[in-house]
Amino acid sequence: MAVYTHLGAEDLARLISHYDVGELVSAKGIAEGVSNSNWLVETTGKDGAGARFILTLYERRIDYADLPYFLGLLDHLADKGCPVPRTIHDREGAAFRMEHGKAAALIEFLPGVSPGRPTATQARSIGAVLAQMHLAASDYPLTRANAMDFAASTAILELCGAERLATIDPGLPEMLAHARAAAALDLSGLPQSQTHTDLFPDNVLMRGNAVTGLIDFYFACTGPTLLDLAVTHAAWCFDADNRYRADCGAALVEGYESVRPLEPAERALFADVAKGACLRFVASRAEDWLDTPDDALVTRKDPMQFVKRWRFYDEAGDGLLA
Ligand SMILES: Nc1ncnc2c1ncn2[C@@H]1O[C@H](COP(=O)(O)OP(=O)(O)O)[C@@H](O)[C@H]1O
Ligand SMILES: N[C@@H](CCOP(=O)(O)O)C(=O)O
Repeated sequence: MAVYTHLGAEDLARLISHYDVGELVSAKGIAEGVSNSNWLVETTGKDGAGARFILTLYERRIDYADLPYFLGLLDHLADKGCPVPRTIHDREGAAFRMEHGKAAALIEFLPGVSPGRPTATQARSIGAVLAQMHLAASDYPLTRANAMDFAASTAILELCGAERLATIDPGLPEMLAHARAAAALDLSGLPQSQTHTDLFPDNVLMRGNAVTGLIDFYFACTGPTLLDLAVTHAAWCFDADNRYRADCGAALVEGYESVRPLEPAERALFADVAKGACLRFVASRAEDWLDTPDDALVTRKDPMQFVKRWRFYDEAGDGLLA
């Protein structure tokens, strides 16, 4: 479930009246997603022909000071032809407003569905769009530090503590040492841009093999583009039993390189960065696992999925992109 805040019909109509999008016709809470409250909003549209939007109320893990970076990045990328939703600005030109004490933004609705079991052809498409996004974002004027970098993952795991991690799975505590090793990597010489860093299939909308939307930019940050490729690889190229899907992995990298070839230093560091990327999700999922009551409505994500994927990258080592 992902509607944490109740907004009544009057609240929604008043909120929408601040935008030049016609009158509110309907608003349905969206079940997918875990972090924010989202509604699919229909209005009469500026011209009366009807229009659809996503209304988001920011609930968790978002510093409102970062909203100009996230929402401005959407507009910058959309201007350059990337498939991302534009932010709808209110009549005063603001990208977000306060509602019930929380920040709210109206975002363009994009068509498409998230692939449940991505094919290699779809992985190729997302690789190409990711590289397109990295090139398009390179002159975005704002920056944001990665609040979930490898040092942060290590700090989260340390705060959980080996004893509590072991209550989730006996294989988890050893990940602490591996997280420290990832945090010691020097990525400063790698190409940088604005990066999504959470490009799981559920954050991508597709029609067939075409990418129609990259969404959920709320972990976006300035940093090595290789980390973004590694996160996407770890999220797209394994089956439900966490077995590596070599066809998807090859297609993803091929799609990426069809737009932006990797540098030798990026190839050399790929497996190490992918291991660090896995540990970032091990850390946030382990923290959520320990913090979420058993009877909570939110479905907890299994940190062990990414321990298994970490093991794959550890074994594959330098050979993966050779
Ligand atoms: N711009 C958009 N166009 C169409 N659907 C969207 C858009 N943004 C979000 N959604 C829908 O809302 C769901 C949750 O959005 P998301 O941003 O991933 O939420 P959360 O941050 O809570 O994970 C998505 O799975 C998708 O179905
Ligand atoms: N993709 C992350 C969780 C982040 O949640 P999101 O719904 O905001 O993408 C994971 O799988 O652990």
